[in-house]
Amino acid sequence: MNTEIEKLRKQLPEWVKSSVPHSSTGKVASYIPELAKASHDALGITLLNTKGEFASAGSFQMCFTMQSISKVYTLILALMDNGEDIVFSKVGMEPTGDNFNSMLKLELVRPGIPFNPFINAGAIMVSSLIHGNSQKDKSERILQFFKELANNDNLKHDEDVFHSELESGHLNRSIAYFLKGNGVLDGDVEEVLKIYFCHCSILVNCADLARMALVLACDGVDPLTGKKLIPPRFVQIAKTFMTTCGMYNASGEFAIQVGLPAKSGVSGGVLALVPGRYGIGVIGPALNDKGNSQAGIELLETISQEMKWSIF
Ligand SMILES: NC(=O)CC[C@H](N)C(=O)O
Repeated sequence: MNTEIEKLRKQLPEWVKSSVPHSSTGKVASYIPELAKASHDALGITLLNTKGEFASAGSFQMCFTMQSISKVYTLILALMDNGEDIVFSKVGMEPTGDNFNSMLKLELVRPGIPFNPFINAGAIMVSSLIHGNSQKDKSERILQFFKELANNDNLKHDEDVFHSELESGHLNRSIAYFLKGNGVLDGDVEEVLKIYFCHCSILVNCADLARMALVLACDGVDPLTGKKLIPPRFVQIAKTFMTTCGMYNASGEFAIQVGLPAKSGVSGGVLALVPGRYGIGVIGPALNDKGNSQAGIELLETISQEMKWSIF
């Protein structure tokens, strides 16, 4: 009898092939100029199970920056550094229904704390909560944490993407100054922005994302090393946000069509997990109008429906 991983290995190339054409209606992000260089039609995926068995297909070896996917793990690090009470006095728990870089709701509600940690305003706030002696120290702590989660000592920042966003990130800069002006964000705004841009620029491939997702799928333990990397309560919080806000204002549709906790980024990466079973990393740089990978979402829909993986 074929095991599930054998079935996945057999079917994946076909599923990738049928999802690739969906890229044609998407657009590679260009508001961070360096990201515009990504290959429009690329699509790759890696799935990793708790025994350490991989199934990969397409452009799975491609490297890309984590962008918003990093927000899942900076939230966890901020929770580990500060505890729940402090973090959730600075950022809310509710989806917005707005674009990821929208400022709209910051002015509509008092005291103007960001609605959740996965919109840019919330993630910038979370960056300000990371402990460390200097911006460099804080960014280094984040990178070190990500290396442990990915079990990959070679993770590094993409300096070109970092500098590209540092120069072009006017909207994020305005969000951060708005939060500071409202007395919500503490600390030096430019330093906080550097921490934020820095973790967005961490380079990964699909296998790195799959390993990082597997730790969440296993409640904070890396099943392949037995290391306890995250307290289970913080994994629970992160997975809940992934389900309610992970795909921004397309999270409801994604929950219906795919039904797995997931987080996307503007580089076209998507991290997803099947609780207790799989970590998944996807890359497909062409984005839909909500900022999620067009072909990547299509591929996850196919896999989840074929494998009957929806958690709902
Ligand atoms: N959706 C995203 O991936 C956004 C992250 C990106 N660095 C930004 O702030 O705009």
